[in-house]
Amino acid sequence: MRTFGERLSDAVGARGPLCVGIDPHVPLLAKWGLPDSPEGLARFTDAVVDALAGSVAVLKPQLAFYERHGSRGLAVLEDAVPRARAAGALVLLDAKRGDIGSTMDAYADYLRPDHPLAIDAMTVSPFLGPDSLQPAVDTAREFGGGLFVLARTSNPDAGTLQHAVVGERTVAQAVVDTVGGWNAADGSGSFGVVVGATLAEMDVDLDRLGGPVLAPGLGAQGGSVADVRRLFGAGVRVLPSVSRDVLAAGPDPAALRAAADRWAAELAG
Ligand SMILES: O=C(O)c1cc(=O)[nH]c(=O)n1[C@@H]1O[C@H](COP(=O)(O)O)[C@@H](O)[C@H]1O
Repeated sequence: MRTFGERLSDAVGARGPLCVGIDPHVPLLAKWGLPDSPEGLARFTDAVVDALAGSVAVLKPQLAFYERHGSRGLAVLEDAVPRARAAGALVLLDAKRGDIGSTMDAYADYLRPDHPLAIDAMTVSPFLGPDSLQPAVDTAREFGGGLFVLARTSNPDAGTLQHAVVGERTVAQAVVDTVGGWNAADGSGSFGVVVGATLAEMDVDLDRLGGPVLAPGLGAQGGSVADVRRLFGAGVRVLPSVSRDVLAAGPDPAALRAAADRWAAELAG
């Protein structure tokens, strides 16, 4: 079995590091001429998958926009995720789950191949304590999945909690160090952190992470490729992530591809 870290390396090597988020906001549905309904959601999602799953390394559906349509919204994802993976994209479910360990074990089932969604990796929240995430780490190891743990997020007031000092480290650094420990233990590089591309300055040390960094915030939140370069050193595997800025180019598939290609080309340049 190949680990998520290995599969991510291959995907980034072949396709570049760009991650495109699938965030079907109501204003975007309207801009695309689609209704705010499960049908509209399906047409939006299918269009993004058809346009981009054959070319970008990672697609990141935002679960919130599917859950708001209940079971019919989840059915849209259950249909789209296998097609995205079959076209060669890794699917990172943006779920931001976190709970006591015994419940976390159930959330981690998203990573099992027999789950109706069966994704490659998911975002998780560490704020119940590092040990609470251990069941998800175990499931990821068992099935070759990946986790991205919120460490230093892109929202403006993220530092309010993430800069709090515990012992001699910030909370954000404690998260990064915990995830680095998981990677050091198995060498898989399957465990990543989330660090926004919007930070004024890099205030966590990623040197011993040993895994990928998801860097959301490009475009709509003001982050740029220059910010990605400024914040992250060459030794870090960064997945710059953009949602609305690419999605706003739809529904024309060629325009969606062109928007993603522009970011990919700028990142490669
Ligand atoms: O985990 C995430 O992906 C995430 C973490 C973070 O710190 N900031 C952040 O914006 N995100 C997600 O990334 C996406 C950003 O969307 P855009 O601002 O439209 O590019 C949303 O789905 C957010 O929930």
